[in-house]
Amino acid sequence: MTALRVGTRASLLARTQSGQVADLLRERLGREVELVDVTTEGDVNRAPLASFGGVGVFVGALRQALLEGRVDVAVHSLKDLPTAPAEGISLVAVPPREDPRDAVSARDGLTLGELPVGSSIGTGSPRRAAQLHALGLGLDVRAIRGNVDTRLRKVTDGHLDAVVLARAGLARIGRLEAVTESLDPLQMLPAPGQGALAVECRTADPETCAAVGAALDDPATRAAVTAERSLLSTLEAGCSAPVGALAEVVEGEDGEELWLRAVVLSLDGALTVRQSASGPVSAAAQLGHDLARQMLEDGAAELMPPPSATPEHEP
Ligand SMILES: NCc1[nH]cc(CCC(=O)O)c1CC(=O)O
Repeated sequence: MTALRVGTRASLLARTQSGQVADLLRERLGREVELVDVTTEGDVNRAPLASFGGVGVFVGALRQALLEGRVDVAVHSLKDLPTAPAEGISLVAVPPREDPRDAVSARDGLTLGELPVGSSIGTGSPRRAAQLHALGLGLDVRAIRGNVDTRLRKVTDGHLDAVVLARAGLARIGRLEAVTESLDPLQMLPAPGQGALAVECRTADPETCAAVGAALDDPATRAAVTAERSLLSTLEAGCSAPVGALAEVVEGEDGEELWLRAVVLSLDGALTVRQSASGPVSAAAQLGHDLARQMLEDGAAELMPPPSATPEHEP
């Protein structure tokens, strides 16, 4: 049998994620597996993402390589995947999730609450910026982008007092030592899908779809991210609007159930709609959809910018 080709972007985070998936596939399928580089426009072009297609550019090139048969498996950060399904592509596995929380890396080991009023804090994500404003700490929230290393360096070189990043990204590239606080979801709900990976294959290659799915899929993580993404798609927020959501499988009175928490915020964090719901693990999509409908009734629709005004976004 020929080697299974796993496509990866060139960034350290992407390579690490794809490498871990490749290792698992080698071990569990007993097949030869090779990593194939696929460069995306998002890696090369440093202009604001929104000016050339948003986060979708990271995903598009890998999917293109999959459809053209240059690779057999594509690995993405799940939170970067658009909610709309892609023609000819199957989401075959959602592996066990990393810690989904957002993390602060601040000077002198400080936590958010210890940062003096007026401290500068960097993030490229409207969701993080809005939730930081909503905490009312008087922080000076600055827009930044760039890879994880570049963002951490803004603190170590003294340009910023702190940055907020996904803890999962730092864990995967071995930089957890930079974290000075992991944010409680009560203060900062992560992006839908944060901390989870998405493994895609060609729908026209059902053998690979089935084998990779059986080797890597984690049903609890899949249920959680299904609820979060169903909520997001019903909120019609795409990836770019300030929506935070976190679902977890918990032990309820009648066995396992899915617990979903969500927030929609105005960009300045002044107005928030916050809600939670729980339901059967088997009805994850319905849970997300219903909670979103309720949040829209509670006024979430009025908080969201029209699609044309969607802000630049680095999730
Ligand atoms: N778009 C950037 C991105 N996509 C996935 C991660 C981190 C890993 C994850 O959330 O799964 C990051 C970096 C960050 O948000 O700090």
